[in-house]
Amino acid sequence: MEVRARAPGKIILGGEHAVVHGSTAVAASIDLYTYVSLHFSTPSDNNQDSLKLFLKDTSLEFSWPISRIREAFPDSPSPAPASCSVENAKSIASLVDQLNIPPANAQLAPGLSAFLWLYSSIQGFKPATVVVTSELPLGSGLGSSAAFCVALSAALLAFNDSVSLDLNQQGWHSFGDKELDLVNKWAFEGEKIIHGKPSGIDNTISAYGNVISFKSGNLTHMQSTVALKMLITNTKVGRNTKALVAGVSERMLRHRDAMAFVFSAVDSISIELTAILKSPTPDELSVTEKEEKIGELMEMNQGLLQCMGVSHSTIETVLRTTLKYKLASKLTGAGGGGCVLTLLPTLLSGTVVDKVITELESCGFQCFVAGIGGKGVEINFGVSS
Ligand SMILES: Nc1ncnc2c1ncn2[C@@H]1O[C@H](COP(=O)(O)OP(=O)(O)O)[C@@H](O)[C@H]1O
Ligand SMILES: C[C@@](O)(CCOP(=O)(O)O)CC(=O)O
Ligand SMILES: [Mg+2]
Repeated sequence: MEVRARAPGKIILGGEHAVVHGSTAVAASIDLYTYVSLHFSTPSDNNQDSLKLFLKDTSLEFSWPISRIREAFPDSPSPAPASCSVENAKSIASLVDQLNIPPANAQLAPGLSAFLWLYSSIQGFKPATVVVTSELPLGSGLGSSAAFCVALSAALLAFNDSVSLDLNQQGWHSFGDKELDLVNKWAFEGEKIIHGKPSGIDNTISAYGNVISFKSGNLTHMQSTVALKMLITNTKVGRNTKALVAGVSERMLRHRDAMAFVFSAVDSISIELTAILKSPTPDELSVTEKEEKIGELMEMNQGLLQCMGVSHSTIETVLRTTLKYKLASKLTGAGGGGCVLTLLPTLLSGTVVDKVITELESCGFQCFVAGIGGKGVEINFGVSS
């Protein structure tokens, strides 16, 4: 029995961090995916007594005896999405500690904890092999943590009794609404382990895809009337979402009133972005007018992210470079390094795009243009594709 699941990464057009504190945010899926394949052991397999995890991108392999997992989570599996208790977190920590993760890969530990929680909660104690690969750079603001949790939850739920799926369907296909909701809820529990206090926007956009407006756990799907083209620049400066989110909360506690105004300004920006993306073209605004407004709102949002303390010298270098070409940019995701978005207007010449990319890459950054607003999580029961 084998299933593959793939879940996309995301960009945030407006509202990161503020969304954790109740502001509106606007996100879109991108066509870079995390893939999870799950193979339950059969009597003919060698692996009868362990749970194995292969992280292909880092060439790391981890294994836990099923008996240890049974000992650690005596109440598994759980009938409904459940948060990891303090008691369970201790059990997970001891299972992860015994792995001797190479120091250079220490940042994988929260991902491994989320894996153990989701696996044991959804599937209990079945021996299996799970293989993970990702097209997303990890810890760069493109939502790799959420894509990992969504793809993993989808693969784990595919064979669950509570989920009805046609196992004979060929190729990649989507879940029904009820199943998608379940995948999203479980993935949120995984994100909590990795992020500490996630808003839920990353797992939601990875599960549902498309473009969404999100506020306090509620999403509004958007039929965007603008085909946005974004240059994504990876500064390659590693950072950790959990620490950055905690830093903003601490600043909020130090300057409550000022930060409330900052979050409220971000809320207004996201509401305006939503209205522009949804408004019919060309009746109300031309594409060029829309792009100008979106660019301006992105710049305003970036200023507010600086107020929150999540910019970085490399992000500022990207902003300065793209501004020379009159292009608007903002960080995406948690900031502190990671990726920056630059809006590429429809009428911008290819020569200018090439020049910007050359200049950014000469600073040591990596640039690419991703497809925006595609499908969310999908599964495939075919063994290879
Ligand atoms: N493919 C993966 N395999 C294992 N862990 C992953 C994977 N993708 C993400 N993670 C976990 O998520 C962490 C990155 O999450 P985060 O700091 O939120 O950044 P982002 O979500 O922007 O990539 C990684 O350090 C790791 O713990
Ligand atoms: C900063 C935040 O708004 C987005 C974090 O995204 P990422 O993990 O950096 O891709 C946190 C959240 O909404 O949970
Ligand atoms: Mg993340």
